[in-house]
Formats: sequence, C-alpha cells, structure tokens
Amino acid sequence: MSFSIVAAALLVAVLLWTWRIVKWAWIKPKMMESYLRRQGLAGTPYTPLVGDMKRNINMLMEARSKPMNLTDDITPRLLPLALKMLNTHGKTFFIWIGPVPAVMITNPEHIKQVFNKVYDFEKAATFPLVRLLASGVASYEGDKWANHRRIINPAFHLKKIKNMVPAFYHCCSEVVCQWESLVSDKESPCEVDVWPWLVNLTADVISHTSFGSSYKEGQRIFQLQGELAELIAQAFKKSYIPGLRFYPTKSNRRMKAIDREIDIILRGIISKREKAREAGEAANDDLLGILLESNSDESQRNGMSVEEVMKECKLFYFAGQETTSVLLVWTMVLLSHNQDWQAKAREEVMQALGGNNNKPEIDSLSNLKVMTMIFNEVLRLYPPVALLKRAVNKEMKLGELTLPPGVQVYIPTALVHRDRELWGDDAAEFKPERFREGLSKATKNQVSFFPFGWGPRICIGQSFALLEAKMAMTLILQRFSFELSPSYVHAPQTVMTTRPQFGAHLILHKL
Ligand code: HEM
Repeated sequence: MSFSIVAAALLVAVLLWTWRIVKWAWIKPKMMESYLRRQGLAGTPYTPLVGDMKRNINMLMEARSKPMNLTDDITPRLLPLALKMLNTHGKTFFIWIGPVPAVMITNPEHIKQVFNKVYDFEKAATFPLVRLLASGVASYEGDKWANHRRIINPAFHLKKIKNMVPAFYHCCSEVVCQWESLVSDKESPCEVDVWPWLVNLTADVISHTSFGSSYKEGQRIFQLQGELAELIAQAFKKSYIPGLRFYPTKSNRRMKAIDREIDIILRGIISKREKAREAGEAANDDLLGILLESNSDESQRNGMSVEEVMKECKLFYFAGQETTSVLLVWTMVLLSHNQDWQAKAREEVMQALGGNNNKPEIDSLSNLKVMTMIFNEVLRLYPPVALLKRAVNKEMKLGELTLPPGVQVYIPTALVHRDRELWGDDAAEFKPERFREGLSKATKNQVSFFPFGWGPRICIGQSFALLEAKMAMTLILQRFSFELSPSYVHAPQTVMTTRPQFGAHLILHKL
C-alpha cells in the first residue's frame, strides 16, 4: 500500500518535471514564436534548447578567423547573425538565445521607449557567471535600483570627479613616462603594443580613485577580476551545454576561489574604512569614501549592507575599466590611421596647455572640443558595449508590435551607430566633424547614438570616463606622435567589450 503511494508520488513528480521541461524548452518558445510571426515579424526557426547560440558562436569564430582592413565594417566580427538578419529581413526581427526569443530593434523611436520605460523593460538576465563580475546597481530593478542609484550618484558628481583629476594625472603620466623611456630619443621611434599599457592605466585609475591609499589591494582585485573574466569568456563558448556551470570542473572551482579572494580583500578595505569613520577620521574623497558617506546619510532601512557596497565596488572595475581602455585603444588606432585628425587634436592640446610639459587642469580638459568630437566618433564606430539587452516580463506595446512576456529586447548599438539611413552614406567613415555642432545636431535629435546607454539608466560613470580619457590622450599627444606598425593586425572582437584581438602595435615617435 505505502509502496504504491510512494511509486505514484514519484511518477507524478517525474511527470510534472517532464511537463515543465517540455513546456520550457518547446511549448512556450513555439507559442512565443507563432505570436511574433502572426504580427509579421521575421525570425530564425527555433532549434530546441540551443536556439541560435551554437550558430552564432560558429559565425563569430568564422568571422574572427579572417583578417580585415581598418576601413572594413567591424559588425560582422561583433554581431554576425544580427547583421545577416538585418540585411535579409529589415529593421526588426528576432533570433533565439536558447529557448528565449530576442527581438532585435533598430528604430530610434522604439529604442527611446525601451530605454525610458525602466520599470517595464527591465535588465535582461545575463549569462549567470557574469554576476560574479557585475551585479550591483547595473543589475537591480525597480525601487532597489532607484535607491542604489541615488546613493551612488554623489560619487560621480562632476564636483567630486574634479577632485580625482590629480589621480588621473598621476596614473596617466606614469604610463607616458615609461613610454618615454622606451623611446630613447627623437631619432629612434619604438614599436609598442599599447593595449596592455592602456588596460593597466585604466585599472590603475579605478584602483586609485576607488580606494585611495588602499590602491595596491585594488590592483590585486583587478588582476583577479581579469582572470575571472577570461574564465567566464571561455565558459560562455560552451554555454549551450545545459548546467555546465554547476559541475565542479577545474575552471569552475578556480572561479569560486577567485570570487572568495576578492570578497576577502574588499571586506578588509571596507572594514578599515568603517573603523576609521567610527574613530572620527575625515571621510576619504575617493569613490568608496563618498559612497560610504552617502550610505551613512540613509536611514537603516534604505542604506546598503556591506555585501551590497562590495558588489558596487566590484562593478566599478567591471563597468569602468575595460570600457575606458577600449575607448583609448581605438582612439589611438584611428588617430594613427587618420594622421590629419591626430595633428588637429595635438594642435588643440598644445594651444589649450601652452607647452609640452604643462600639467592639464580640469578646465583646459573640459574645453577640448576637437578631442570630444574624436571620442564621439570613436564611440560611434567602436562602441565598447556593442549590444544592450532588456527583458519583457509582461505584455508590452512597442510601436505596432505587441511583445509577449518572456521575450527579450536587444538593442544592437554597433549596428544602429553605422546605419546609413540614420547617419548618411558616409556612416562607415571616420569623420569626427559630424559632431562639430554637438550631439543633437549629429543625431538630428534621434536616439541613434548611445555608447553610454540612454535614459534613466545611462552610464553613471560617463563624465568620469571621458575626463580620464581626455587626460590620457592629452599627455600622449603632448609627448608623442604615433602611427600603425606594419605588424598591426586589425581584429576587433567582443569579449564583454569591443577589444582588439591581437593588441594594438603602434610606432611611437618622441616629439
Ligand atoms: C568609455 C567608458 C564607458 C562606457 C562606453 C560605458 C558604457 C555603459 C553603458 C552602455 C551602460 C548602460 C548599460 C545598459 O543600459 O544596459 C553603462 C552603465 C553603467 N556604467 Fe558605464 N561605461 C563606461 C565607463 C564607466 C565608468 C568609468 C564607470 C564607473 C567607474 C561606469 C559605471 C557604470 C554603472 C554603475 C552602470 C549602471 C547604471 C545603472 O544601471 O543605473 N561606467 N555604462
């Protein structure tokens, strides 16, 4: 009697699980597919469980195996499947991320709606392991997001960032001085792969500006996060194997160990700060200090816990380091290829600073108009974040379309930034002059340029990144001219950000 009850219960449990899996992997995707197709939307046919993931990865691998010229379109190397679908089916279509349909939108009006309605179009779940690197305010929703954003905002106010300019100068001039020692004299130019230098420069800036005098511990965090990012990128290539991240593989165990070590370091830095604060010492003017100060102004209920502060610190590295180094590296590559713009940028720097060794101050950096135009054009052609994602959790209208819950919305920044209908026939060309009269003129007031996102969730560190990049480029242009080395291989690829696959080998000439 009791045996048959257990057997029956087991059978029910097995049937229930089977039903759930069939519903998740087949019935729901097929229902969403027919819902989207009934509205006239084109998309790839659904392949159970894997969707287009394997196909997309194969296309990426194939694109990466071919060399390219500097003037070629980079989007086949960044978003090959999306580009193919765009060319075949027009501006709106869908592809499959496993069993989830991703509706790709490129119409500026639709993009604006999605960016603006932050409570309706929520952040899409990323590859789960990425949470180890980036959670915090970038991943929260609703009131929790609003609360964290409000507490963190003061750390990125321009008046606070101004106090970080000396740290920017210190880290940037260290790199430039080391380059000077490599290029021994004016007659002997030197080939340098600037990419690893720029990666270290931006990591150094985040370490100094986040943790002030504890920057050495900050540098260790950066090293560990770099290793973690590599392991996650490798795991992503096998992400079509369900549940792989739960197996105790060597790489999974290493990722856990790194995560633990980062937590120990951060907890140590924060507890030191808390003790100093309790002892009545003045608050530090670095990002962590301002964050803790702003957090202490909150009531017990609204403030962040130590764990939450730790997540925000990890996020500063993830969100702010590599993004800025890729902005710098593509700026150096494009200015090597466009010597006329390099000369214009240098002329502006020399005029603003009046001499080779003068130290850039905040006001002179803020007034660099040509450099701002160049950065905008680099961010348009080489957006550090090539694709933004949102989730639809309840039925939503988007223009003529009705999106069912369960779909995701993908905004392919890299494709929109090169759309000829929005930017003209010269969309693929490097022409900083298109930004001469500012962003709204260049975009004709459309949401067609969003390297930092757009709307309420726009990048919190935008001014920080641009000021840091201006400091770095100013010091570089003051001391060097640069060109592409014959060994330079142009190969942008997306590994979290749009980075150079084989580095950036340039020839530096001392001025
Ligand atoms: C060139 C440099 C940078 C680029 C291109 C960039 C790009 C972006 C983009 C596209 C988003 C929006 C993501 C989305 O809507 O899904 C974003 C958000 C964010 N960025 Fe940046 N970023 C840069 C530098 C920084 C820096 C230096 C920091 C901090 C130190 C930072 C911190 C953040 C944070 C915390 C968010 C989340 C904001 C929120 O969800 O409310 N970023 N960034």
